[in-house]
Order: sequence, then C-alpha cells, then structure tokens
Amino acid sequence: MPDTPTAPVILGNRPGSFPHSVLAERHPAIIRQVRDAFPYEPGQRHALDALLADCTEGTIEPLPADAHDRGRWTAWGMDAYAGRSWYDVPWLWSESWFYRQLLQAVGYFGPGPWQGIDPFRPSKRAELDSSATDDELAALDDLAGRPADERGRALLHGSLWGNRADLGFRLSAEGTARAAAVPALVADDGERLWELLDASRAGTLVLVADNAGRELVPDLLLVSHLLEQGTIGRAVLHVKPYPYYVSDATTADVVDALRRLTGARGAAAGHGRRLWDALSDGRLTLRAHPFSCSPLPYEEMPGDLRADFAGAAVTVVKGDLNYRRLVGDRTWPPTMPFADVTGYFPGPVAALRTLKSDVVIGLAPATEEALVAAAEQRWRTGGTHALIQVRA
Ligand SMILES: O=P(O)(O)OC[C@@]1(O)O[C@H](CO)[C@@H](O)[C@@H]1O
Repeated sequence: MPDTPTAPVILGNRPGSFPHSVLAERHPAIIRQVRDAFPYEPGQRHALDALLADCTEGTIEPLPADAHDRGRWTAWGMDAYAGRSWYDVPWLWSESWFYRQLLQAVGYFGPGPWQGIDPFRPSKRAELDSSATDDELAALDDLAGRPADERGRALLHGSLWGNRADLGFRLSAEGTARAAAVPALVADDGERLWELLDASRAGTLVLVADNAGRELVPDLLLVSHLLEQGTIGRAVLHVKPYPYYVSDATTADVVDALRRLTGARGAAAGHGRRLWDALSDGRLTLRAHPFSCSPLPYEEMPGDLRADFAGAAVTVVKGDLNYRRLVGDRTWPPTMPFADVTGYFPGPVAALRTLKSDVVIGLAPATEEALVAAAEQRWRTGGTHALIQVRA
C-alpha cells in the first residue's frame, strides 16, 4: 500500500504566527463587530462577553448534555480536546468551535426569537448591495458579445478572484487590497479544468461554495454559463448549514444573490433567471451538509458526502478554508504534489483559491523561490496570489 503523505497539523499556539493572530485578534474583532451590528438583548451581550474571555483565555468546555449537536461534536473530537486551551488544539478545530460558540451566544440555534438570525447578515447584505457589485454586474454586458470560450475563462477568473472578497479576512488585512493590485497565479491548471469539463459534456459539476456576496455571485455566473453552454447538465452547490467564517454562503445568501441578479439590468438579469429556473426544475440543487461546518479535513468526510462528490464530473472547491480542509491544515512543503495529497478525494477535484493562510502545496520549486525572494512568506497570507489546481 502506498504511504499516505503527512506533515504536522497547524496549531494556533505560536505567537507571531498567522493562526495565533486569528485566535488572539480576529476572533475578538468579529465578536465586537457582531455586538455592534444588532440590538442584542442583555443575555446575548453577556454571552458574547463571556465568549470573548473564553476564546482568548479559556479552555474547550464540552457542550451541554442537551445541545442539539452534542453527538456530532463528540464525533468530531470535542471530548478529546476538553480542558485544553483554544490555542493548543488544531487551529482548524478551534476556529470551527469559535463559530459554533458565537452562534450559540446570539441565540441562533434557539429556541427563541433570535433563532436563525444570521449575525453576519448586515455585512453580507452591505457587500451585495454595494456599487462595486453594480459595476461587476454591469461588466457582464460587455462580456456578452465575446465568444463563449472567452466568456467562460473570464467567468472562471471572476469566480477565482471573487475569493478575495472575504469579510473575515478584511477585518484583519487592511491595506492588502492595494498590495493585490498585481494579481498573480502561483499555479494555473485552468486549461486542465476546461478539459475535464469539456470531456464530461452534460455531466454534473459540484461546486463547494465559500463566501456569499462578491464571491458567490461570480460562482453562480460561472454555473449559469456552463449550464447555458451545455458544458454541464447539472450543478450541485454546497453551502454552509449555518453562518460560518463571517461571510460563508448559506441558502439564504444564495437566495439573496439570485434576487440581486434577477433585479439587475441586462445580461446579469438573464443569468439570474436562468439560475432561478435551474433551481426550480432541478438542474441546480443545493446541499447544506453538516460536515461543511465541521472542524475536520475532507479526508474524514462521511459516506453520503463522498458519494455526492464521486458522482461529479468534477468538484470545484472554492476558497482558502476549503483548501485547508481539502489538503489538510498541515505544514506541507509547498512543492508537495497536489495529486499525492488529494488522492483520497472521490473523483476529479479542482481548487480555486486566493492565498490567505499558510497552507500551500503543488508549487513548482522555481515559483516558491521567486515568491520567497520577492516577499519572504507574506505571499502565503496576503490574498495577493491565487491558484487553480486540478487532480483529474
Ligand atoms: O475560506 P476563505 O473565505 O477564502 O478564507 C477564510 C480565511 O479568511 O479565514 C481563515 C482564517 O480564519 C483563513 O483560512 C482565511 O484567511
């Protein structure tokens, strides 16, 4: 049996490291942002204050016996990590735990009047309603006259770079937008992705979505284009079952994005109607699997999710967090081959991601050297670089 490659799991306990800054600074900033965004009641405010202290100084405390998802979190490692500092468990685990606790604090899981109220909705809506989104939708009219191939490639890149629009990232990355003025692909298997899609004419595309708003809109536009061209016959869009990592897309965000498209003018409205029809007639389906908010890598996915991915002509995995889960949140050498690490994935898989955390694999040695020479290790986390990687 071939050896499965491995590397140490990333923890958040090294001061000065990016993961440490997320736990020590980004999470408190997210709590403050949420606290200011709603007229929360005293009980919720106390719970948010308690979470602020807990997530920076406390330890992992198991969920109460009657928590609706206690069994799930037990299976995901809760008991094994009980009593440990948030910094001393896998960083990926700690982050997912944070969002679970934040939603608990604001009453999202209910029962009660705040059940189902997304604490990140104001920032997601502001982005969707922004003039920047207007400009992006208007640009579709110029694209409409171009050959189909060119439109497809432009929309693929729109979906890729849309991943820079990540609201949690912006909380702790002020100024990187300017640094990102010269975008650069550090790995580009884009043509291999088109080959896969073209070879599977009328097959199923699974798209594992990441952020709502200015990432989800271009993701949906790409799906619309592929359906229109007959490149794919069906699409399955995986979203999160509850709000997560600030801007991750839920079903409500898909509906908001579709309404934004159908309410626009010109080509954007045409895409909106096509997607609306596709959802209505079953050519586009949504999934909100509990594992999508789990603190585990995809290698540990359950059988029903595995079957979903196995049936796809290709699964496109969007964004930084999904990339970490796809390849494992580990200190891999950047030149570790992508195909070696993703060999477990049930079917062809493509990653579309801007680089916003330390994990990266599949780089050519010369690419890594050039990146380090130009920016030491900053290229890993600044959102200034992107990649398209494919394992057929
Ligand atoms: O998955 P996304 O939206 O592309 O990025 C998520 C992110 O902003 O959050 C994590 C840190 O909290 C990192 O993986 C990354 O920086």
